[in-house]
Amino acid sequence: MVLADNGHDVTMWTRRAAKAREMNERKSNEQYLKDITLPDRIHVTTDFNEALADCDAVIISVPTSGIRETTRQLIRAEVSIPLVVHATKGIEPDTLLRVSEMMAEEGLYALTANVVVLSGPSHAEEVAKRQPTTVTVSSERSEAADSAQNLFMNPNFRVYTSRDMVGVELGGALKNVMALGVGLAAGLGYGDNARAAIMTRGIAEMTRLGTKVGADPLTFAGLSGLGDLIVTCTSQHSRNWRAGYQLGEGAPLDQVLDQMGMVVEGVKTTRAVSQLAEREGIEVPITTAIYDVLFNDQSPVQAGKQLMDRVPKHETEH
Ligand SMILES: NC(=O)C1=CN([C@@H]2O[C@H](COP(=O)(O)OP(=O)(O)OC[C@H]3O[C@@H](n4cnc5c(N)ncnc54)[C@H](OP(=O)(O)O)[C@@H]3O)[C@@H](O)[C@H]2O)C=CC1
Ligand SMILES: O=C(CO)COP(=O)(O)O
Repeated sequence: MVLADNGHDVTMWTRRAAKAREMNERKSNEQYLKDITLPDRIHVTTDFNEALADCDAVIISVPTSGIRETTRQLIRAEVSIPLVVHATKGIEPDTLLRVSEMMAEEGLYALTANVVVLSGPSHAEEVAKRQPTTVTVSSERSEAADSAQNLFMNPNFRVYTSRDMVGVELGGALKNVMALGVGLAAGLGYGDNARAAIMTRGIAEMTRLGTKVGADPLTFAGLSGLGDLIVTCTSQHSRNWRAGYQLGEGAPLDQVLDQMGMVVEGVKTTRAVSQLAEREGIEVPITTAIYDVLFNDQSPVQAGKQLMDRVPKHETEH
């Protein structure tokens, strides 16, 4: 919608014909974006090659679990693509790769080195209503980030560039884990103090792990770090927050994920972050507590106690 507002003709690709029909004929998408009228400049197709015909840029915003398959389709299409922007927030379990690294492993960089991440506090529900939103774009090629900035920037959507692609990608992924934690605390009936504690100790944890794998610590104080942490941990738009809330109320994980009907990236990312922290020898107590609730049948109350009972620490020690 941002790109259509900026005067671009947008072809969206979906794998579901019924969804394409709904969006083309009714100009709406009731499952994913209620009560929003899509601009006329958006056309939806199920034909991947049609979506790529004569395109100046490809925006990929499938969940992390769909990145490899989508990248492979892009490569198979054998068309020239000047710019690829992804808006996906996750880390792949087991490989522990960031999204652009997954794309690289699939061979995307042979098609173009202009691969950009777009991330920041940007709930789709508010972007679609053209409410003021700020995000960050980053790429290994600064010219590519500049192109993405020019493409997306408009009076409602302000885009900053960053040179730290590692930090921007990690911030978007790691904050989802913390949003699960804040939701869990809220579901237990805990208040503002617990939320502030998880957010603040959470950004410390995100920064500690992120800098160990090459991110600039300052990036975590920016839009793709603290900014996205705030929006995800304080908004009921957030699927991660809502999933955490329901778990805190006692609902089982399978039921929570089934009922959401949309991706809850933080669940798989919690597994990935635990593995990454173990590999790097970094303490991530909040992630560990959330992991125990998600995958080790730990009760949310016990997980909270596990955090509060840790040995005394100095606030800024590593
Ligand atoms: N929603 C938001 O406000 C924001 C989301 N993000 C990030 O964007 C990514 C996508 O999130 P979001 O759109 O909200 O997720 P949703 O679950 O709301 O929608 C996912 C979309 O991706 C499609 N999809 C999933 N897997 C595949 C696949 N393998 N191939 C093709 N299409 C696929 C789904 O299609 P189908 O319906 O056929 O399953 C659906 O259209 C996530 O990483 C999220 O963290 C980033 C910023 C903001
Ligand atoms: O990343 C988001 C907003 O910036 C969306 O967060 P959720 O996936 O938790 O809804």
